[in-house]
Amino acid sequence: MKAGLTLSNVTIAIGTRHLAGPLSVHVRPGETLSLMGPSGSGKSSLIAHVSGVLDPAFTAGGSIMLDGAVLDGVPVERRRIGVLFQDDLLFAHMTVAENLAFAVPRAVNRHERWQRVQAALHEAELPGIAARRPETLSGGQRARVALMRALLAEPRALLLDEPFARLDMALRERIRAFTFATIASRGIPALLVTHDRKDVPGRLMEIGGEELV
Ligand SMILES: Nc1ncnc2c1ncn2[C@@H]1O[C@H](COP(=O)(O)OP(=O)(O)OP(=O)(O)O)[C@@H](O)[C@H]1O
Repeated sequence: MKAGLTLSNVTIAIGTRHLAGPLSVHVRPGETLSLMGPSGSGKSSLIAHVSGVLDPAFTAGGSIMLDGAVLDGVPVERRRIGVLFQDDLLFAHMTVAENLAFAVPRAVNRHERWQRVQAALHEAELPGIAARRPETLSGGQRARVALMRALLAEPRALLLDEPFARLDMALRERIRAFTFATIASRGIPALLVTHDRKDVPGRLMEIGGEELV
């Protein structure tokens, strides 16, 4: 079994218009591989495709494997791939703790669920905000809660679609570092889509398939 996320000749098209790829790359466990490309080049569509929710208006080619198993045709709920967007999509009507608890797999009992939530808040250095609503948090706190919520779902891979774009410069630096370090320590493969070279922590590819670093 080859651990990690493998894209083999992945392409995205809409009608007769070719958008992205052919993209072939292996993302190792703990690695964050970056993808860059101009606006409209199919970055978000590629993320949607890997996560299993590509709009049927698009067509995808090639093949994707995760930890040695083919993902093509596997429904979204069975893929166990986490996605973070520019908008953190925290549930406004729930507290921080409820947002986090919601992500923990159903099979985990109540006591263990809350222990995991506490551990996540501790890891993200977010003491004392468990009972707050997302709207009362700073941008950096929200970003860390969103990352922790994604990880509590025990994803086998993480997809990041410009998750730092809304953070101001000072925060961006810290949240980026925290995000990449957390991904590395969990040992899950991650794909980062961005248009800012400063976001890039390691290997970088162009959405068309060319390796840039
Ligand atoms: N229903 C549709 N019909 C035709 N074209 C579409 C449709 N939906 C999206 N597109 C086009 O598909 C292309 C890919 O969009 P996508 O959002 O994946 O690109 P992107 O690289 O993520 O862009 P951005 O950097 O602006 O977010 C865009 O050029 C868009 O105009």
